[in-house]
Amino acid sequence: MGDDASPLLTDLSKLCQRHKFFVCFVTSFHHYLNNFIFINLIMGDSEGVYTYWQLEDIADFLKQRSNNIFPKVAIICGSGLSSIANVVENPTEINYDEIPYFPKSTVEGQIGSLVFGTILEVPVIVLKGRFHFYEGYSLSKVSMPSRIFKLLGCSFLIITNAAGGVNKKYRIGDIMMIKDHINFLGFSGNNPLRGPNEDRFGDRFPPMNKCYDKDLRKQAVRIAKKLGLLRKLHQGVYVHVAGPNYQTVAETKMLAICGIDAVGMSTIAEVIAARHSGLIIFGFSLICEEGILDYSSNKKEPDHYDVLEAVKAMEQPLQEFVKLMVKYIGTKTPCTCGSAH
Ligand SMILES: O=P(O)(O)O[C@H]1O[C@H](CO)[C@@H](O)[C@H]1O
Ligand code: HPA
Repeated sequence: MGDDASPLLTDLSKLCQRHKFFVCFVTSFHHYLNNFIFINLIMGDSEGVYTYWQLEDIADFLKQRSNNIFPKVAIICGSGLSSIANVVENPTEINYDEIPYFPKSTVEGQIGSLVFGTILEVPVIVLKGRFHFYEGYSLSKVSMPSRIFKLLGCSFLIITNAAGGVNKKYRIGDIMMIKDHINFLGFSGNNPLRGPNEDRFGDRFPPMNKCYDKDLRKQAVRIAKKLGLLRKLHQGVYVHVAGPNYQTVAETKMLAICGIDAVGMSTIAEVIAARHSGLIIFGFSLICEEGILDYSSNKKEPDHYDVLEAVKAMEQPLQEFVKLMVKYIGTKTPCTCGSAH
């Protein structure tokens, strides 16, 4: 500092040099405090809303760790469905707890890691475990992976879940392609897009009438035929209930009256954020229980371990099914998709 600096500044400078560690600590703490106040009070983190720069940080971290895989297709594995990732070639696996700002997977059957690699030469990212509203996460957190997929350059999303059957015709082990959904949480004001719109992802009022791509569903029928799965394949409407409890008999009856075919506690928030970002979606539910629609039913009560067992029994055919779907998607460009119902 020059001679003309004020005595006060000179003293301060000396003090700083003498107490470098203390200064570092105060600066870091100040930085932390600023971020904390910024995120919590201004960006509303009391509701768990991610800022755009946090999402960019996550995406940048993943780009550095992706082993030069630039994924075209993202896959979200539902409960027990993580074995889908076994078909990924040259996998690079990253645990969620290594990734900045990533929540933890707390549910049995959700591994809590993601994999970069290829499936039949198509570059993919596969999430072995998702985040649920009932775990206490905001819908911004639940749907965060969809925005990360967009930032990583993905154009397609294959989203999967374990679900309860509502449609009386559905049996355990059936596959329901999601044709449409009913966002029950949205009716009560819970929507992943609630809050200031992030224009860098999409419009304030995104349409949702073409959520699940028609062409991909048509191709799935062809693939199911080839794999001998046609008898098990359905197309239907999925509903997201908050959970974590399974439905009462009256609730299942009401869902049936509403035209719902399968019920789960996930998927829709991720789909809404993905559509907001322009991703093209193929979704399916693996039916893990048959809906209990009358009080005298002697069907077994729903249980998460039975859910995981039902999924396990279908592990191998589902891997083949997803593999061939990815192969088909590999031949497509986003503009040849996005078709109507
Ligand atoms: O939807 P995924 O994550 O597949 O899991 C389903 O299975 C769990 C209940 O058994 C719930 O988490 C429900 O949503
Ligand atoms: O019956 C169910 N209800 C809600 N979520 C589920 N996930 C698997 N089965 C169910």
